[in-house]
Amino acid sequence: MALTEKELEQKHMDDVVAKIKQAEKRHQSEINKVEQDRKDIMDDFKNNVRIKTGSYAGIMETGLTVRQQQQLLQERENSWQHATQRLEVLEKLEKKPYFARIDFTENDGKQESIYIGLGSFADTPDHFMIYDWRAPISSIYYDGKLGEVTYDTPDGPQTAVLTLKRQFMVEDGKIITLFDTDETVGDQMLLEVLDESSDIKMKSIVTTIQKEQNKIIRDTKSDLLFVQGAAGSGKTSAVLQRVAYLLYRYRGNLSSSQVVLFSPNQLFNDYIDQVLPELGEQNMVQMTYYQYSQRRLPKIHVETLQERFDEDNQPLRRKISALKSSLTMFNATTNYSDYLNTAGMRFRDIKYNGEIFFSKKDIKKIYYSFNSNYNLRNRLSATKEKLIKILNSKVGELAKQDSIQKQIQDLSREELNELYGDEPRNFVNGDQELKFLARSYVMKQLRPVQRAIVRNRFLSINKQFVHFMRNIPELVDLAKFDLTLEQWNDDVDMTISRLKNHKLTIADVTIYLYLYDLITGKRGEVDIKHIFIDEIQDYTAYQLAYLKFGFPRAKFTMLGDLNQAIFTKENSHTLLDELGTMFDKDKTKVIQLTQSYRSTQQITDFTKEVLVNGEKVTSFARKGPLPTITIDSDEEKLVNDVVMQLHRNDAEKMTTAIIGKTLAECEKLTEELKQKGAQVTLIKTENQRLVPGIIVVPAFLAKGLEFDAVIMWNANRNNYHDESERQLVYTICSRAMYRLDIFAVKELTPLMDRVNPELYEML
Ligand SMILES: Nc1ncnc2c1ncn2[C@@H]1O[C@H](COP(=O)(O)OP(=O)(O)OP(=O)(O)O)[C@@H](O)[C@H]1O
Repeated sequence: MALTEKELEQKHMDDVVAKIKQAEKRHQSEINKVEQDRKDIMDDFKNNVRIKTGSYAGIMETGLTVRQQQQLLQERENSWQHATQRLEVLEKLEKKPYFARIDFTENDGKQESIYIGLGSFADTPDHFMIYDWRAPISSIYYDGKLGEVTYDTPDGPQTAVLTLKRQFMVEDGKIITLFDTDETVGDQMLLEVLDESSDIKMKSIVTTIQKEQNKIIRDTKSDLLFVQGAAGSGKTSAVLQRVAYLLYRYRGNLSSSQVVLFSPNQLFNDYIDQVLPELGEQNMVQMTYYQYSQRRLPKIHVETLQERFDEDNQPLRRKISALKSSLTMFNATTNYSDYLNTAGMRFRDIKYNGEIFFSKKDIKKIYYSFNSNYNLRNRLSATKEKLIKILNSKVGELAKQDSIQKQIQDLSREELNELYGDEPRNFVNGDQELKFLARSYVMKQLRPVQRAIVRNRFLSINKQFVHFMRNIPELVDLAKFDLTLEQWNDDVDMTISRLKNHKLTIADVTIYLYLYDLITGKRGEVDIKHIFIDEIQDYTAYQLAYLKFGFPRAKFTMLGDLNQAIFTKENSHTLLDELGTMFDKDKTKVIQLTQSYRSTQQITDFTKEVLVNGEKVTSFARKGPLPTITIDSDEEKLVNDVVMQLHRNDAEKMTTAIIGKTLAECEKLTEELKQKGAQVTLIKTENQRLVPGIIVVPAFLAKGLEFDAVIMWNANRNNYHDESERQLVYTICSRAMYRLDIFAVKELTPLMDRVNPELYEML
């Protein structure tokens, strides 16, 4: 009897798996061999090399042998790493060799059939049994319907005629199902994947990347790739795939340490950190903007997410923030630094033993003695050079003093040895030796002065920052930001008192850092080639301009949802315009993702009605229960209802997050729930880890995360009444994949007034 299509495919898969197993064996024996080699080199070294330090030649000889041995070990280490990485990929392929097959005819009429998997595999050097999903040809699978298709290769675009697209669901080397499809990655496969319940770790989407997402993943031309995507449209997923793609495409020229992802919080970092390893790649550098700025200023406390969230709710603070966050402010900082080239620098005395060694007046004189075509960087280094020169001549003078010579004669042998340092002790005569010792002695005494010069301690960045802030009314038209001079000055006073306590707000800290970089002539991190910024709507134009300055050679990928601007709110819509002025238009690409994959149709339809004039969102045809709204007259009753809902979710084995507005509210609720016997974990700070089970989390920490079921805690008028909170409500509701239950005491938030009552169930 003829074999079915599935049986034929299984036979092929068995064949591939057998070959993979053989390759694994080869790699394993190579690893064993390298490990043995390594051991032999170490043993050989222990047995045969004697450390000779008696003579100069002996030291040299020992040094050379050690170096040789290190080189040998390094070579082994490299091949060990290479073989182990490859083995890891093979082990993954053995379980799931591929997930798709495409048949196509190329221009020359040649018929081809290829299989696509997580990594490539060839049984002989030019016979690929599996193609990596990132190979140029694999693009067809994600992009095209049957018929004529085009794909990019390093040699330019190629065309082909696609005749078959087949998908496999595979478990442990066995094909569970297979479907042939004409869709761009068939809905059926996508539905199956989306129906899986959520996890505390994000998964890769390699088998079901959608056409629009594929554009994001494979873009190599843009300097700025801006992705506006609805909640749950796969921005984060696509971008992680993109990192894997770039690492593959530029293998050898791009390493994971040259890729930096700025993410909204630490919790989110934790959530996504398995995706790249799952794809066989190393994680890129991940940090939050807060960590980035805090790392530069360890002695200053930068305001936390919670503090920022609370503060931004006051109207005047919001206006001040709008100014401080603008490109206008960024340009004002740059202009101010130009002005510093001619006047206005603030300096500090360099002191020694409590006395002024270099006065700020003298330093200033030196600083401005260089001609006008010096920039701040040259001016500073020339000043330092000059100060060191003066210091050296002072050392010379002091060394001649009798008192110093006397002090030297009183030194112990050890102290003298220290003064000789590594210098060979072949002095022409005793006089010269004494001169040498005296110089070393004075130099050692004055080392703090030298250090102060080298470390720019004579700059006064705090005073400079305040000076700049005080001068803002001359540099910027305050009226454009609806601010009076008095309001601005009050804010500067507050900044000063914060600084006295070693504190800065997140808006101030970027200005502070930029100013510091301009003054010290810092060039930025030129090694970094790609910067990814997730949740871009929470960044300010100032911060983005600063990141561009800080990573001058990097290409930027920015992802966000202007509907979810929690911190920057209405300003987020001007962000795109401002970005337009920062990047070359020809090298900017904007991609919009409108399809939401995370949530059921019922949840997406409900949440998008919360928005007014929002960005476009379309729901994905996955069915689930209607969102519910429960309103109780008092909090006690409401907590009881939540507990009941938790039981129901638990019975359906769903992960649940209870999302409240503020941390204080979440703390209170956690206590109440625990008293009623519910087992919940409160997520208080971004540095905590996600845990399985029910969590209670304040909204500003829930960014980017998703859960099977979301309980929105106390969505009442009191908590959410301001228009500016609309986006926050949207973010909370859009975390839900399958169930959304909203609870409120007394009166529901008016922000939900416009939602069509047919889209939810009132309990
Ligand atoms: N092509 C895809 N195939 C399978 N699942 C997908 C695909 N795209 C997105 N998803 C799923 O949809 C969910 C949302 O994706 P993701 O978190 O990347 O969206 P997002 O746009 O970053 O969302 P948000 O802005 O709301 O944080 C995830 O569970 C992800 O696995």
